[in-house]
Amino acid sequence: MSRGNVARFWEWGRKIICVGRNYAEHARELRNELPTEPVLFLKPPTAYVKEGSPILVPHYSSTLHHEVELGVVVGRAGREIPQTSAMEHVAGYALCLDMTARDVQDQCKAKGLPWTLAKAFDTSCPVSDFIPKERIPDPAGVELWLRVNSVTRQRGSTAHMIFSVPYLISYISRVMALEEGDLILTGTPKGVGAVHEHDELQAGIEGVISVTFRVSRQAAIHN
Ligand SMILES: O=C([O-])CC(=O)C(=O)O
Ligand SMILES: [Mg+2]
Repeated sequence: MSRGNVARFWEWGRKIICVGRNYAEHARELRNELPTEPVLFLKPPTAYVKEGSPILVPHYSSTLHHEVELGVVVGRAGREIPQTSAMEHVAGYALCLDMTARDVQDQCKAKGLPWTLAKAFDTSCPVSDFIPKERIPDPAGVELWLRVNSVTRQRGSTAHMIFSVPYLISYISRVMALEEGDLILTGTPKGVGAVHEHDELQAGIEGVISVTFRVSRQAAIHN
């Protein structure tokens, strides 16, 4: 069955693979050690949210953090992909937010538990429209930014990633098969912080794309 054009990757129901601690200054601001190999976690495709729909603070969190990230959209499936041909598997990019229930993540870390509740809830992965590969000739040469209520919170160059996009594609594809329509979130630069109900969040890749999202609170669940 055809899933249509990969430019609507968020409708495909594929994996969202996230890389953590890929910028030294962000690892430091959360008092984490610098990784010697990529830190990976997953979000389900139900985490996707597009402009026009709100980002929801999960009912079990009081500290929802923004993390602006470059997303890489996989255009060709592969396993054990060498770094030298990794870019042939990229269809394009997207500006992504890795929304994180930081209070819940801190509890998970303290208990040695997985980050699923902190990272994988509905609306935890706001994404821009698809950006064709040609519009970003070098994924290590773009500037990411994020503003909350018009105040700049994050600004950082992808030149400061610890592990490059080709390295990440190669590394991940040795753990799990990459499929067309998968999305890789490549980690956030420094400046993460809290957002609250009614906040307006704007984020972009300088000169390429920008998105605007509003924050709402998920209704309490009583049953
Ligand atoms: O929650 C974290 O700090 C890890 C992460 O996603 C990132 O560095 O982008
Ligand atoms: Mg992140």
